[in-house]
Amino acid sequence: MFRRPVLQTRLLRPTTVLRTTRASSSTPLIRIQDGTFYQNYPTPDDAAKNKNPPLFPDLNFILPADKASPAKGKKKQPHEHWAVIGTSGRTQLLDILRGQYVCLPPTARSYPYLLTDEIANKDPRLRFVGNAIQYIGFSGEGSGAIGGTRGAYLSARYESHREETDWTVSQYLKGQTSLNPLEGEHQLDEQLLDQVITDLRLKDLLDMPVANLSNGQTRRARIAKALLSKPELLLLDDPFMGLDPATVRSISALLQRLADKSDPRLILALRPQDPLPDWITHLVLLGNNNHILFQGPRPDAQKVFKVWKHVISARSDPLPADEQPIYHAATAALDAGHLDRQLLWDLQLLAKKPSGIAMSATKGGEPLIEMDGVRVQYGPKTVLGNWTQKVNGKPKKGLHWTVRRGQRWVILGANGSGKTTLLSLITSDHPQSYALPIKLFGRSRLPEPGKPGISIFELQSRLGHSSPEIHAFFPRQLTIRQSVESAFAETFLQKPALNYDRDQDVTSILRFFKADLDPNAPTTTKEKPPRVGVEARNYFPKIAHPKGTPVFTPIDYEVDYADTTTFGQLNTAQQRLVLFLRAIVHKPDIVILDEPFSGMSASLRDRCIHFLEAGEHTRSRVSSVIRRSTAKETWLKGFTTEDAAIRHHGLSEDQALVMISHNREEIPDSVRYYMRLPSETGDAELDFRFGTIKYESMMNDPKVWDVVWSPGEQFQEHVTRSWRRRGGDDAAHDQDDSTYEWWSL
Ligand SMILES: Nc1ncnc2c1ncn2[C@@H]1O[C@H](COP(=O)(O)OP(=O)(O)OP(=O)(O)O)[C@@H](O)[C@H]1O
Repeated sequence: MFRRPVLQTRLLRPTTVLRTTRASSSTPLIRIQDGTFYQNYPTPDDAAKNKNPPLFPDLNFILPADKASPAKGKKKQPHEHWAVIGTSGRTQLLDILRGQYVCLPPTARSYPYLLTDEIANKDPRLRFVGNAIQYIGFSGEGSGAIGGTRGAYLSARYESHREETDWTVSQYLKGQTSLNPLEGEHQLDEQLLDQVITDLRLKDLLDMPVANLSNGQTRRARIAKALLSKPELLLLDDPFMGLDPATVRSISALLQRLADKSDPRLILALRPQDPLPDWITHLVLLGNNNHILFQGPRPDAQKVFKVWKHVISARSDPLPADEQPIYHAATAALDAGHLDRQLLWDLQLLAKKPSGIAMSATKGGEPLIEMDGVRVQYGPKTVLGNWTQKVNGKPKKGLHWTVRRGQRWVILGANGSGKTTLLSLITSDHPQSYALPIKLFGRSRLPEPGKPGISIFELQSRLGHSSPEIHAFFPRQLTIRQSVESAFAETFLQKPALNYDRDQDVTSILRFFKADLDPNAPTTTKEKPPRVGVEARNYFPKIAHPKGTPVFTPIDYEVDYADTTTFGQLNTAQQRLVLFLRAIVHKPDIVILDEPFSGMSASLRDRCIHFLEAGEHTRSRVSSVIRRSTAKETWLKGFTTEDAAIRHHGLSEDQALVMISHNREEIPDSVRYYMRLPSETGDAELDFRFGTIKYESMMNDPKVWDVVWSPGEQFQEHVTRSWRRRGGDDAAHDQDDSTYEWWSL
């Protein structure tokens, strides 16, 4: 919109024509000229049925091939490294770049460089777009995403038993993942294989079945596999999602090396709030409803951001002449709804003045989770609890830990440090959880003399759980409502045990998040609800109403979208939202959230954090988000519920929260306890630590975040050993204080 790339005026060549040409420095790898894209071939009644909308109408995009030597006397153009940034539509744009979706006119999209002699001589397979352009997406994964056969049920990942088809990482990388491989199917470049294994730190994992990899390890393996297929262009969708800070740094550095060599060329898709790697030179910025707000060089984007800030602040000082067109385009985009405050918030362009926080760690009530020397081993390998802790002043092996009602914990640690394994012991997805010294709600999993064990069904009703593993296994055919209601069922697909209150709890949640989940929200949220006509009013009871005539609106009026949209039709961020809601709707004693907000835009993430802390209350001081934003951020408010009708008030003092996150922004300020698992961060080794977060600090503060990820002496300098508080009125808390070696951050 603000700047379109200069277009080639030469005649376009359809991709199907297999005649080769000589490459010149101006031969683009991808050329899209005034193309409009559709999910299905458009029909005349699409518009009437509100189906199959055009995606990115009149799109223009050129990716230079760049590698060919420049024509004589011409200077070599610097490489272009693109990032596609947007709240939604990122994946669709990448799909369009790799030849998916119906393109009209069909000749508008072409790949001229793939038809050159250069490619024919290099590897004729690359003339097919599907081989030359590789896509790696990281949504809805788990290790299942990497193609190796994975167990048919959630806990299979934690078993040591191996099937014949449990391919190892090494087999996966070499492409030996079929029982009867065709001979000569793969010509492996051994040198490249070695290089990739070193770059992605996969050496120690080569013999491990892919199904056992942690999320971060899976990510590394998939990037490695894509590099081994030597594509011309690699599209990486959300490449940093779910990676620990050190791995983000190392993968970003690796990507920069690849980008510098242009081997392969790279295009990243990122969320607006993600840090933009330094080496990105060009941006495509996506607005609402599949509109491109900007595409071009990074410095130009900075200028556009500056003008957007000006527009939103409603300042009256005049802009320089060259910024006037950007100003007018921005106001037009705001009017059309392609740009809004929510996107500006996501891009972190709105000024935020967080009001300070002062919150002490809730002492907590009765213990809900107790671990007393937990170690998880697979053969000789210990994946959790391979340390010594001081308990009551004495060194003890394994994990010793108590979580009480009312406490909020975050578990931190590098990829593969055992965080998910730890949570799987609480949820009993891990087979070893029966044998280990673990108590939930004061009882063991197996019966003890005089005390019954806890059945899996009791456990499920008292736990709420959302994780990438559940995401990978969750049935796509359930409607949104059925998905949230499955919190009241024993398995995903069983009939939930509902009653009036539970039904209303689900309805309230669906109403609060309607704008985020209803595909037609932009129109339906503006419609007036149907009213009961005057002639029919006699059939209704006369109810005294403080403001005159009562309004009869069908109870489920706002939420019928949830009965017609399935989980599978939602995008990744919305799916994560549904799983998050499923984990809290039944107000369980323990809420377990494993990377619950990954893939979400900043505004959706903040809305979830607000809901977790303050429920439907829109002005609560309890909410970290209200403190971090201003009253103008209306999307936080959602559907305003009258105080008397509010059903969700946020986590209560009776509930405990245990969460995992790799992003400091995703950790609510109300989280006042942390655990750091021993981790290797590339250049340093971090040891086991846990404790409270001090009265005036919070994990979201970059300084505190740096400390928690710093090794030995550096860590020690900034933390204080928490000691027993004499004269305190809470014996239980004082007891934990002296039982464990806690370090306040
Ligand atoms: N059956 C198994 N045999 C051997 N090692 C295993 C097995 N299952 C898991 N592991 C290893 O246990 C470690 C812990 O995995 P876990 O998924 O708990 O890590 P994580 O901290 O959650 O990582 P991420 O942040 O990447 O999700 C990993 O190094 C993983 O490779």
